[in-house]
Parts: sequence; C-alpha cells; structure tokens
Amino acid sequence: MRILEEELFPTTPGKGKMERGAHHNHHAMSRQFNRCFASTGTMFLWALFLIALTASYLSFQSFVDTSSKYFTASWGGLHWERQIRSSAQIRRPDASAGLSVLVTGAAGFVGTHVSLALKKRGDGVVGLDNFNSYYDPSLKKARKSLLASHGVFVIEGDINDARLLAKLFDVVPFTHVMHLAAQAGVRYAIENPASYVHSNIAGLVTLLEACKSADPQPAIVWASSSSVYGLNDRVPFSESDRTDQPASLYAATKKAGEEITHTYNHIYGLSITGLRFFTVYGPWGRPDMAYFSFTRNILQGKPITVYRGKNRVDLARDFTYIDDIVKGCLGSLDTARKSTGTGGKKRAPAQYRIFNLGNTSPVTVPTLVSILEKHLKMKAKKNVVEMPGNGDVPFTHANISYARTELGYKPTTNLEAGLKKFVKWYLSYYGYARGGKNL
Ligand SMILES: O=C(O)[C@H]1O[C@H](OP(=O)(O)OP(=O)(O)OC[C@H]2O[C@@H](n3ccc(=O)[nH]c3=O)[C@H](O)[C@@H]2O)[C@H](O)[C@@H](O)[C@@H]1O
Repeated sequence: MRILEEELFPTTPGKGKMERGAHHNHHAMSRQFNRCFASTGTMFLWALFLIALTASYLSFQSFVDTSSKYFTASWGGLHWERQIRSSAQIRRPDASAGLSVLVTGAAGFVGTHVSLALKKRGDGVVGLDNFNSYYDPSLKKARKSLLASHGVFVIEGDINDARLLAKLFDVVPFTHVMHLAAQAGVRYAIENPASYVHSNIAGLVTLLEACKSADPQPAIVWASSSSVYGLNDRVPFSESDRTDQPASLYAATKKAGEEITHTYNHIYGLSITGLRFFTVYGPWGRPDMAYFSFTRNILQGKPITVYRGKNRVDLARDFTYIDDIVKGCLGSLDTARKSTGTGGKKRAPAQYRIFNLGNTSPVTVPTLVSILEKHLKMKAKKNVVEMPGNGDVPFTHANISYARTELGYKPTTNLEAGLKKFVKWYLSYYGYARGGKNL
C-alpha cells in the first residue's frame, strides 16, 4: 500500500527515486542477514524480527514524511487569511475592471513573471506553489521574495490539496485562475513518470473540481505545451493540426489536460483557455532547460551536450521570450469570458479556446549555443551526440495567427536580444565568478 502510494505520488519528483534506493538497500541487508545466520534457526528468527522492526520503522518514517510534505498544514488562521485578502485586493482606479487571479505555480518561471505583470497593473494576485525540488528550490524561494516585495503573497501548498483550494475560494471570490503549476520538462518523464501524473493529471482535476464548485466560478487560463504537436510535421504548427502523436509522457499529460479541461467546460460551464507555450526562456528561467544549463556549463568551463537529429540534421526550437509570453497570458485573461455554471450545473455553453504562443521563427540548437558564446564571450566545449529517443521532437514552429487575431499577441523579442537579457540576469543573480554558485 505504502509503496504504491509513493510510486504514484512522490512528494517531490526526486524523492520517489531515493526511497526506491533505500528499499533496495533494505533488501540487500536482509540477504546478508540471511546468509550469516541461516545455520541456526533461532538466529534466523531473530534476524526476521529485526528486519520487521526496521521495515515498520521505515514505513512509519515515510508516512510521517509524506503526509507532512504533501499538504503542509502551514496554512489557515486569521493572519494567513488577511495576507491572502490583501494580496488579492484590486488596486485599479476602476476596481470593477480589475481581475482577482489565483496563480498556481507562482514561484515558477512563467508564474513569477505573470504574477508581477498582473500586480503591476493593479490586479489582485494570490500565488500557490509546492516548491518541489525538481530544480533548485532556492531559486523558487528567491522568486517568492521578489513577489513578496511587490505585494504578491505565495502560499506553499499543492494543487492536489482539495481542502486548501476550497478554503482559498472561500476567502477570495477569484475572477480568474492562471494555472501554471505543472511537472515540466520533456526528458525527465523517463526518470519520474509518476510526478507528471501527480501534477499534470491528478492536480489538474483537483483544481478543476475546486473551480467548478466555486461560486462564482472563475475563468481558467492554463499552460499546455508545444510538445502536444509531437511528431506532427506540418509546418508551422496550427491549433487545428493533429495532436494525437505525443513523443513523451510529458506531452501526453499536457494533451490529456486539454481533453480534461474540455470535459469540465462541457459539463460544468467552466471558461477555459489553453496556451501552448513554445520553449519559453528568459531571466528567472528554469535551470533544467538547455539555454540555462548551457550558460552555466560554459561559464564553469564544463562541456555541454548538443543533441542532433537523424541524418545529422540540427534540432530547432521556436524559442519564445518570457515578456512575449506574459503578454499572451494577460491577453488571454482579459479576453476570457465568464464561466457559466453555478452549483455544479452549466447554465449556458462556455468559452473553450486553445492558442499557440510561440515566436514563429525557429532557431537551431547550435545557433542558440553560438549566441550564448557571443554574449558570454566564452567558447563552449561541445559534445555533439545523436538525439536519444527519450521524448524530444526534432523541431517546433508556431503559427500564431489565431492568437494575434483574438489576443493581439505579437512577439517582439528575437533569440539574440532575449538571450542578452537572460545572460545579464544570470550574471547578476549568480555572480560574475564563472557562474558563481553551483546549482
Ligand atoms: O515548448 C514546450 O512546450 C516545452 O519547451 C521546453 O522543452 P524543450 O523545447 O525540449 O526545451 P529544452 O529542454 O530547453 O531543449 C531545447 C533544445 O535543446 C536540446 N538539448 C537539450 C538539452 C541538452 O543537454 N542538449 C540539447 O541539445 C533539446 O533536444 C531541444 O532541441 C520545456 O522544457 C518544456 O517544459 C516545454 O513544455
């Protein structure tokens, strides 16, 4: 029971692995015990007793660990509610025109930028983030501090915590939910598939249940992914192209999210806007992404691995700068129509939209590297290897005409200019001494 639960719901993505390791050790230990004492029956029984004792201790430990880390009981109380109300307060001249937004994944890369942009124009923002350790949580804490200094409060909690969500909607009648909490990363799904199910499927459903029951129901804008196009080779990718050939579990969970949100739209009248982001990059970005880890390795004099496609074809991505993405997110929130349900019943058909948010000009990975070399004034040590079959797609290229018409979305930052801003941030954040701290 315990093991199954851990397998399905690792508290943080890395944790499942560690505990599996401990389990193997435990088996190895018991094998050794058996070998030593098999000669005498009494000793054997003692060994069994000791093993049982160890096992029950371990399971108790992990039970305590799991329950406390999942749903940290660090929320609730009058002070907490006051912080939330103040963070959610609309400070626009015409308050009735303002939004009050719950941003999930607020300590994440896109979440931080969107929260700041909303707050700066006077909207109310409350953040939610589980601060898991998929990548360095201290970067997430730093983003949280940045948000706090702008009056955005980020709650430490998981979107799977239905009680917390219900409480939040009780305290604030959110007009919108910007749902950005997810297990990101394409290749990591091979290592920790359960984490994708936990956040991108189970977490999404828990969140939608809370939104469906909230009164008033919020409109939902959420992050899908360019990876849903999978092996599609019609260029550029349009929203109407097929998305039933995902190349990674990550892509499959995002595609599932599009279908799941559709059912909540259909049954309960939730207003839904799904955004297919194309390889978003920029200051305060994600350390697991190529542009970020390449920068770190180049500065530290370490080699980088550059993947190449079949027949020595370079991989390419429609890299999109964060500020452009933020404009697309705000445009989506501003044009989202109200949800139409109450008390779990739909009153009328509700809006359901899906948009590509890309840059429309793909750049190859070797070009990405040479732009970084130029900005960093250092040469990369490149290992070029054939793309392993672990979820990558050869290229992405967005058609953004639908977002342009409906949202006024118009990206203005090319990769060269965007990476310049990223490198500037990176050096100021981590220090000039060859990338500063290790990540
Ligand atoms: O567009 C998206 O939807 C996705 O964009 C990125 O995924 P990806 O495009 O794979 O971004 P990176 O992991 O930064 O990789 C960019 C390119 O660099 C390549 N790469 C990556 C890592 C590496 O060590 N070497 C290398 O050549 C990859 O094959 C890929 O072609 C994000 O990581 C996903 O979370 C997001 O959903």
